[in-house]
Amino acid sequence: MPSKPLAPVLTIDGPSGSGKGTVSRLVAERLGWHMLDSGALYRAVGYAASMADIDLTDADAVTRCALAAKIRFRPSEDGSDTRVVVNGHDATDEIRTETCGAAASAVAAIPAVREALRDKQLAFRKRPGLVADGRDMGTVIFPDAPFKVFLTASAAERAKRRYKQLKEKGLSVTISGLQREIEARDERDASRPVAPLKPAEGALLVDSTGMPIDAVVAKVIALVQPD
Ligand SMILES: Nc1ncnc2c1ncn2[C@@H]1O[C@H](COP(=O)(O)OP(=O)(O)OP(=O)(O)O)[C@@H](O)[C@H]1O
Ligand SMILES: Nc1ccn([C@H]2C[C@H](O)[C@@H](COP(=O)(O)O)O2)c(=O)n1
Repeated sequence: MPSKPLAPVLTIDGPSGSGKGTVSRLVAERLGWHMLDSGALYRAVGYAASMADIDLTDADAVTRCALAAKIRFRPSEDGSDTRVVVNGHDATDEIRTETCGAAASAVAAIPAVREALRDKQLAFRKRPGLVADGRDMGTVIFPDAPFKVFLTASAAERAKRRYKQLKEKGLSVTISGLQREIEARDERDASRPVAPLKPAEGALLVDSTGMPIDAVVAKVIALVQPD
């Protein structure tokens, strides 16, 4: 019997703060598709390893931690967002800090950690479709995806966006400090030998510098549903 065709996937890769999460969520809502925030998985491993006082350069210990970590996504009680539960603890807010972003970037450079998270990511591919956000969605995890986007913005613009986001949460940050952290993370993610941050072949390149969120969403929707 012929096997059922796999659900379609839209991959949205790009550097930190380019708007992948925001755009993926809005596009997934519009299409009625599932969503995978793959960065949250790496953040969860970085968080679990840090909680266990594991040296993030100890690849074997971090890999054991990644294999043992129980990471769960669940809707919040009022259904307005998705909670990330790591080893039974709701770590949604803790994993969003720049410190946890840097820890995620460090553990993500370990090939065995990426392997440990691979099947979890593939399991999100379900009908009617999946919007997958990350760094290697179109290059490594879903290379056969029919729709691929690489979303960027200048580092200065991304730092301003992150500044606004963190200030609204009452955190004490500076734009120049955030820009340095963003550039360091970009450099690490793009230069690692395994699954580096780069556009997938055939991806639609979208530079969102100075572009409103709605316009980015419209461009991405037009890729999936051309009229
Ligand atoms: N086109 C845009 N114009 C202005 N602000 C934007 C735009 N896109 C996203 N933002 C804002 O920038 C911030 C970062 O966006 P978001 O978290 O979606 O980025 P990201 O690429 O998923 O980042 P990360 O990879 O670090 O999780 C959010 O506050 C979001 O509202
Ligand atoms: N597919 C992915 C997703 C994320 N990472 C790493 C690299 C990022 O710096 C870090 C945090 O991701 P974010 O939440 O900012 O999207 O996780 C990766 O290597 N591959």
